[in-house]
Amino acid sequence: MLLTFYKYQGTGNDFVMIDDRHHVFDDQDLPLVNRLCNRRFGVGADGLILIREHSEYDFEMIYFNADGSQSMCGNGARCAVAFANFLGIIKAKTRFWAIDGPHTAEIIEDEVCLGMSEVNGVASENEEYFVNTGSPHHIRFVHQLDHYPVVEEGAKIRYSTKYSPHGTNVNFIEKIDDRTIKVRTYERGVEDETLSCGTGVTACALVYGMATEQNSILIKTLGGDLTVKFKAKDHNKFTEVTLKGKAIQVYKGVLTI
Ligand SMILES: N[C@@H](CCC[C@H](N)C(=O)O)C(=O)O
Repeated sequence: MLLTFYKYQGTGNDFVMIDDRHHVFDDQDLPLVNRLCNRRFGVGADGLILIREHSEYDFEMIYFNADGSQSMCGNGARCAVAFANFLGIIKAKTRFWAIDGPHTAEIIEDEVCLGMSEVNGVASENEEYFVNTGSPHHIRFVHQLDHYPVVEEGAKIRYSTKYSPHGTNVNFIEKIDDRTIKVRTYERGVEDETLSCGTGVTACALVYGMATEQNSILIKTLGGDLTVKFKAKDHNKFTEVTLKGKAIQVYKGVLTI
C-alpha cells in the first residue's frame, strides 16, 4: 500500500507527519512506527504523528516516539498545528486534542505558539528537579554544557530505579543570563539526545523562571531557539504556559507500507 507522508521539523526535533483523517494508518502497528522512524531502514525521525478528526476539537494529534511509545510532544504539537494549517483544517488559531488533553495554538509567520497544559508542581532533590509538562522531565544544572556527556548521563537517570518502570526524559541546563538558558535533552522513546525537546525546554524554563523570578525565558537548543512564557501561581504552579518557535515542512514523500 502507498501512503503519502510529510516530514516536519521543529527546532531540529523531526517527525513523520501523516494526514490520517481516513484512518488508513494502523495505530496498533508499533513495529511499523519504529521502522518508519529508523534513520537507515525508514524515513528517519524522532517521532511519528497522525492527524485525525475529533468530535469537539479542530483535530487530534496522535504522537508516537520513534520506538512506538506514546507521550505528549511539544515540538511535535507545534509541527502538527503547522501541518493542520497546511491541510486547510485550521486557520491561524486552533483548539486541538492531544494525549494530555486540550491545547490551543496560534500560527505567527513560520512560528507556532502552543498553549501547554497547566503544571501543578515541581519536585526537587539534591538540586535536581522533576516536572511533568505532559511528558516527564528530570532537570540537572551543569557547567560547560557543550562538552557534557548528555547521552551517558541521560541514560543513567532515564533507566534509574527512581524512574522505573516508565522512565523519564532528562534535560541538562546551562545558565546564560537571567532570561536565557541553553538546554540539551536525552529523550525517552528515542533513547538518544535530540536536537530539541519542547516539553523538556518548557520544564527547564519553569524551573529556571522560578529561581530567577522571570516569566519569559529564551531557550537555546542545538536545533534553534524557543521561547517559553508563563504565569507562576503559589511559587511552583504554572498557568498560561506557552511554547513558541519555528515549525517547518521539510518535504513530502510516498511510503510503501
Ligand atoms: N520531543 C518531545 C517529547 C516527546 C515525548 C518524550 N520523548 C517522552 O516519551 O516523554 C517534545 O518536543 O516535547
